[in-house]
Amino acid sequence: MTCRLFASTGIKSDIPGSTTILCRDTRMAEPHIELIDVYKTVARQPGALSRSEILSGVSLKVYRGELITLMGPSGTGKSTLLRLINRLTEADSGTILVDSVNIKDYDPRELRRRIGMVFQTPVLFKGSVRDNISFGKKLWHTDADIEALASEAAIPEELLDADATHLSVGEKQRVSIARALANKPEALLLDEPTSALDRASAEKVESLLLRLQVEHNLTMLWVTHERAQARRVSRHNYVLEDGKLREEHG
Ligand SMILES: Nc1ncnc2c1ncn2[C@@H]1O[C@H](COP(=O)(O)OP(=O)(O)OP(=O)(O)O)[C@@H](O)[C@H]1O
Repeated sequence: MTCRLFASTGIKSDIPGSTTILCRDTRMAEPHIELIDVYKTVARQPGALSRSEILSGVSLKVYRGELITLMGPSGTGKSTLLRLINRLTEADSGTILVDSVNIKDYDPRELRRRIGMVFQTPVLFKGSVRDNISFGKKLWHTDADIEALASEAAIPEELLDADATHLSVGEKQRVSIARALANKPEALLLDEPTSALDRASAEKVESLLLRLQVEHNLTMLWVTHERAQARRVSRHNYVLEDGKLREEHG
C-alpha cells in the first residue's frame, strides 16, 4: 500500500501494482480548515433568556484534499458546526482558521466562494438548469465551463435548458453540486447530501462526490447519519455528541 499525499504537499507516490490511498500527512502541511476550542450556544425559544450549549470546546483539523465525516444523534449540532465554517452562523468563542487565516478576516462572500455548501434538500431557483449552475459563475466571475460541469455531474445535455424546479430530487442534487463547483471552491460542506434521495440516486450522488473530491482535490466535511456510508467514503470519521467531537477508530 502506498500513500498519495495531499496535492498541496506536491508529493505523489504511485508504485505500479500497489494500492494507492489518500493519506494524512500532518508533517508537511498546515490544516486547510481548523477549529480551535469552539463553543456555540443557541436560544431554544425566540427571546428566551437562557441558551443551550451545543458545541462545548470543539477542535478539529482537516487537511487539504481530505474528506472527513461527521456523525452523531439528531440535534447535536452537526449542521451548526458546518454553518460556522462558512459564517452562516457565528461561534460564541473559539477560533476557526481557513488556510491559517481567521475566517473573520475573510470577506464572507469570498469565504463562501472558497467553501461551498450542499444541503440535504437541494434548493434550486426557478429558471433553467443552466441558469442555476451559472449562478456562482456570474456572481464571482469565474471561468467555469457550464457544459463541462454539467457533464462532470452526470447531468445530460438535454436537461440544461429544462426548468430546474421540475427535475427529480436526485437530478436537483446533482445540479446543486454542479452549481457549487461553478464557484471554483476549495472545500465543500456536505450536510447529509444523499439522505433525501432514493437508494439508486443516493449511490450516484455518493460516487459523484467521491470522484469530484479526488479530481478537484477538494476538502470535504460530510455529515451523514449512516455509519456504513461514513466508512465507505472516509477513514476519518468523527462523532459529535454532548457538545464534544471524537474520532471513531476501527
Ligand atoms: N438558529 C438557531 N436558533 C435556535 N436554535 C437552533 C438554531 N440552529 C440550530 N438550533 C438548535 O441547535 C441544535 C442543533 O441543531 P443542528 O441542526 O445543528 O443539529 P444536527 O446535529 O445537524 O441535527 P440533525 O441530525 O437532526 O440534522 C438543535 O436543537 C436546533 O434546534
